[in-house]
Amino acid sequence: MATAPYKLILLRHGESEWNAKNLFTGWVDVDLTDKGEKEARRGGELLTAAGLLPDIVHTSVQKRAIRTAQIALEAADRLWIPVKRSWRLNERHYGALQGKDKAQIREEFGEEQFMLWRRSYDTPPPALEDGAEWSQSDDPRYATIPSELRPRTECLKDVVTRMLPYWYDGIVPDLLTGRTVLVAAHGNSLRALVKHLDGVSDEEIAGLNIPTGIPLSYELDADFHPVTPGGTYLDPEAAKAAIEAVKNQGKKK
Ligand SMILES: O=C(O)[C@@H](CO)OP(=O)(O)O
Repeated sequence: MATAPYKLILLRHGESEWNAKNLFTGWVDVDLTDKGEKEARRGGELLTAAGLLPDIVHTSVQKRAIRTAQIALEAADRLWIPVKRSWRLNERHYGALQGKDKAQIREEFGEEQFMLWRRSYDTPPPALEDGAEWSQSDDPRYATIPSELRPRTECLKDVVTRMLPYWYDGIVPDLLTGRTVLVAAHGNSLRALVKHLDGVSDEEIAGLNIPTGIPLSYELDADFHPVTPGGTYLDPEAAKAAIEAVKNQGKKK
């Protein structure tokens, strides 16, 4: 068997309306900005240029990831491939921070608490009550998830726990058939997946950020271990700059 039989591509959605406004987003279903649409198109062009054409796509159930996949696949002339979606690929539920301004929260609670909520592995923000303004408790797309499984807030550790069943039961079976799999999802659900794939420690994952719209390609060996740790961004220079921008969100401009 080849040493790297499996091809996986991770794609964070393009800039969203709330990325642009610097608001904590989580499960709030905001759309892409024009810039986000452009990033998604460029993502598809990068896939084409690299000859990395997905055979199947998995997305979250949030429109910024769904539309990013659609636009990227259109640019790569792959709109026809099968699509699977799962809430388990959703962005981290940001609890009571959803809808709040990142710079304001940083100012009000201080850098340490802000970063603890934003990037620590196991400290979730306060829970968001069902029925509150930015809650998804009445959203029909989650009606089939039992109440006790439905997040009201999540730390990254919680995202790893709810994402992994989908990795093993939804994505790995498609990789096993030899198909090139595209996963279009979110900053924190992809951090959870990268943590798992690369075996990143709980401490180190705090410093790992995923840029919007730039495909991250992984070749995986027979045990689903990355051949190149950290994978390969299809536009490494752009990725570097965009990673810095994500890191600095919440800082005053
Ligand atoms: O607000 C969010 O849902 C996420 C992603 O945009 O933000 P952060 O990078 O601060 O975790």
